[in-house]
Amino acid sequence: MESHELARASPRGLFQTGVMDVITLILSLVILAISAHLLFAGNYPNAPPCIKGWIPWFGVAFEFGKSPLTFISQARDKYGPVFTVVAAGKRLTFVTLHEDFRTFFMSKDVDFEQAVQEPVHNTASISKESFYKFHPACNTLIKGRLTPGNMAQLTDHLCEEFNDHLETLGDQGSGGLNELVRAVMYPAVMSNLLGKYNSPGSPFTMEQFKEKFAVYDEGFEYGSQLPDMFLREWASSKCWLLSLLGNMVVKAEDETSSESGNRTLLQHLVTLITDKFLPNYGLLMLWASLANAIPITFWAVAFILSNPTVYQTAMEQISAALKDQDTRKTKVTAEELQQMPYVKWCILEAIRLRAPGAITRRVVKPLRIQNYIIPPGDLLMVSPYWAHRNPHYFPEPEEFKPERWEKADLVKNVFLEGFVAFGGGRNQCPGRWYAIMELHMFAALILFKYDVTLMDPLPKPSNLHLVGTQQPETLCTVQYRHR
Ligand code: HEM
Repeated sequence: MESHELARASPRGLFQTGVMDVITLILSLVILAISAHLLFAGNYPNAPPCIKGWIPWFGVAFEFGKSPLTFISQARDKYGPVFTVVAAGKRLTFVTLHEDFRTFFMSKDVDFEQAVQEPVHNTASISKESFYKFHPACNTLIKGRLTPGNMAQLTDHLCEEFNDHLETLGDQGSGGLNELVRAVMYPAVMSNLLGKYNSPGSPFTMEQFKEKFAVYDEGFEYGSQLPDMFLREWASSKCWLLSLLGNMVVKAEDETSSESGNRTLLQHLVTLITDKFLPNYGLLMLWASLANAIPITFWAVAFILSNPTVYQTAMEQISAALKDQDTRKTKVTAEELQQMPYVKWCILEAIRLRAPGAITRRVVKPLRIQNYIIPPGDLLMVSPYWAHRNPHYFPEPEEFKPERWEKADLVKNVFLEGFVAFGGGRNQCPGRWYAIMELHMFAALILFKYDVTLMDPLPKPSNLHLVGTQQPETLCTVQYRHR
């Protein structure tokens, strides 16, 4: 546990052997890029204020990388609502006003695939051709499988999985809450979405899987920017996961004859992707389904436990809905989840407070925002984390206030105005209904089955990462006893 927490707190540890190589590469790229930099955006006099530091190409990469979330907020205060940050050869143009989010999500002059293709290549080794060929159909498939109406098909199996893995905690014990969440959710979600028989079977393999996936997830942001040769431990975890997914694909191919409604997402992908990168898409899917959901589950449970009034209200609803059920094999159905709206508000409030640091699109044609023209090639950025701290939409934004969700029409699947944790437009997170359902179920189950107590103060969120949701900065121990 502690080693994982420390690795989070010190991502530079990932570079270990490659520091000199990185410096040499950077210096060569700096020289090569100076002329390109001079031309870069030169034809757009109405471009937004640009923070580019004094080193061409490299820009303010160090200051930005040290604490991207703090940098964004300070830059907004100093330069106004639209500004460009030059970092390691990239121009990141941030839009911070809600009135401009529609343009970000809906404009035909920005593109999701062009923004993520290179990171996808670095993190999942999928070729450019394959990505442009299969990504749209992949997105449509996942969206179609994970609609709110299809959730009931997944809840029974997920509930069984959660029960089984929660029972492995034993009658009582203590440990890091983050590690506990991972131990239960990694295997349960993997089995639920990608297939039971495809999950690593033996406890040894599952331990290895957890270890490899944690390294892969922790290094994902650096891995998305740098070639594998600079991140050796991370790259070897990626290879291990790809070979695991390769085996899972073989099994999924054998089982695709099962009825369409019962097929896992992996079995659906098998019928869609016809090139050699099929396991690589499986890895991307696995990462997308775990990377944001796991830390937010941690935060949701930690927020509930750290606030006695919230805990009491949540427990009253959970006890009323599950009544005198067996705490060893508790069955939570979609209907029972509906009887616990307050717990769902807690989940949405945790997602609001720990929303992804940034989401991105590539500008493909000159784009007007406020009085500026954003040049093609820029990466357009929105920070859901900061958007959710706008007091106009979320009064007392830093407070954990589940009641604010009472105003949202959740029966019609409408979120609160200003809530952008799942992005928007054509590429809005296709796993959002699944994410809300799994977090809701996990919180209800763990609190019903176990008496859990926080032994440490609620940690601060780490501000080291821009991609995805925030990790806890310090260890957060819990004690638990089976009810
Ligand atoms: C609380 C948990 C989650 C959060 C906060 C979250 C957030 C996001 C965001 C912000 C995006 C990018 C949207 C955009 O750029 O407009 C995204 C994409 C995606 N998410 Fe999620 N997500 C979560 C859970 C999940 C889960 C559980 C799954 C799978 C079951 C999933 C699958 C995906 C996929 C496949 C994409 C890529 C979509 C594409 O390629 O077009 N996510 N997510």
